[in-house]
Order: sequence, then C-alpha cells, then structure tokens
Amino acid sequence: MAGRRVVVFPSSAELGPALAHLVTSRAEKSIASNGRFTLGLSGGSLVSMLSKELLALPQLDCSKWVVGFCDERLVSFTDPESTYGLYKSQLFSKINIPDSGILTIDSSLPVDKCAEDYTCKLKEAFPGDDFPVFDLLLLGMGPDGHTCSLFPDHPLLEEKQKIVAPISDSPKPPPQRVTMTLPVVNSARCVAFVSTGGSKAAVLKDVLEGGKAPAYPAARVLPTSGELFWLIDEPAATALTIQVERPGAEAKL
Ligand SMILES: O=C(O)[C@H](O)[C@@H](O)[C@H](O)[C@H](O)COP(=O)(O)O
Repeated sequence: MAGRRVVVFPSSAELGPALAHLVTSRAEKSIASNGRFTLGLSGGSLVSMLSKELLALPQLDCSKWVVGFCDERLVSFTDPESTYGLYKSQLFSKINIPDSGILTIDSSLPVDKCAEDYTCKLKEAFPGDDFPVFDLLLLGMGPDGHTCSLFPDHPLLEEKQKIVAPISDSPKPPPQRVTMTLPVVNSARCVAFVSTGGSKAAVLKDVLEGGKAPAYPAARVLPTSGELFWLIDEPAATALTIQVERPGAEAKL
C-alpha cells in the first residue's frame, strides 16, 4: 500500500470540495498517462455530495471517463433505490460522459447472471488484467462497517477469484445486489472512503485503529500498491486517537 491518509474536515461542506479535487486531479493524471480515467462509484450520501461538488466546478470534461459501480442494488433503474438511477438523474445527465463510458448492470437478469454479465463488462473494459485496476474507487462505509455490498461475517469477504459477486441475502435492503470483490477493490490505484456523521464514530475507531476481530469489511480495504484515503468529518472522527490530517477546505489531495 502506498500509505493510508486519514483526513478530517470540520463538516461535509468542507469535505466536498476536497473530494472533487481528488477526483479531478486523479482524472487529469490518468488521462495524461493512459488516455482515460476509470472511476468506481458507490451509493449512499456519496451520490449527492459528489454530484453537487462536481457540478459546481467551473470546468469539467468527462469525455474520457469510464465509470463503474463498486456495488449495485438489483432493482430497476427507475426504482428510487437504484444507485445508477440516482447518479443518472443527479450527475450523468448533466455532464459530458459518453453512454459507452458508463458500465451498468443489467437489472433485468437474475442476480447470479447479473453478476456474470457485469463481470464480462468489466473484463471488456479492462482487457488483460486479472482484476480490473481502477484509477479511483470511491467507497462509503455503513454503521455496521460494511463497504460495497461486503457485509460483516459474510462469506463473500473470502472471495478470491471472482471480479463481481452476487449477493441475495444482504442484511441491508434490498437483499439482492452485485458487488465488486475485495481483490478488485484492493487492486485499485487509489481508494477513497467518504464517511461522515457521528453514527460512524465508534466503528471508524475500530476500522482505523484495529480494535475488532474479525476486522470489519471496511478495514479489509488495503490496496496492494495503491493509495488509501479516509475522508471524514469531525463528528465521525470524535473517537479517534491516531494521528490525522486536518488540512481545511483548501485541501489538495
Ligand atoms: O448500497 C447501499 O446500501 C449503500 O450504498 C451503502 O452501502 C452506503 O454506501 C453506505 O451505507 C454508506 O452510506 P452513507 O455514506 O450514506 O453513510
């Protein structure tokens, strides 16, 4: 791992611009070296924060972006629970990302087939890689320590072969989902968690300070050679005793 950075902001209002800067700086770097920027998105509060911050930028060229989903709920795209549906209405419809640059699940398929279909789409987008190497993955963490659709004590945490796995017994509804596996997450060039709010404080302490065995799913995100960021706000950081960075809203990560 290229080193973990825990960066604390007074509130999500200050965190947002730093997140936008992280995305655009990694995009610039990736496009300069590889001609494209591959980004994995998650749901939850990230959808509105990221959309708002990217749309507030004076300039944003997404014509060379390839966007996938770290996990997705198996519901129709018009369902309010669809992560793709939310990004489509809040972000994709307002930026110049080509449709071919958005890798979506086929929500009409049964969950096992859906995971296979999404695996094929990722393999096509990342030819030659055993596991896709995304330039940046943006992750959230639930109050139970889950990330993607990788939940505590679930056998999927031990998956070593698959790129995308189906899950039919998600403890958080909806029960059927597909998720990137830990080998994919840990292959990324950069992974950034965005976690805010006091409800995360206790679990965040265990995740970042190693206080629980077995480790929470989020604690198992340790990129092999990529960067790892935890972007959090003061309420989420209240229980931490480790050293953190407090750069303020002007942070250039
Ligand atoms: O699919 C889901 O159920 C959500 O996407 C979920 O996994 C979310 O990412 C985390 O619970 C963090 O959410 P918050 O950032 O809103 O706390």
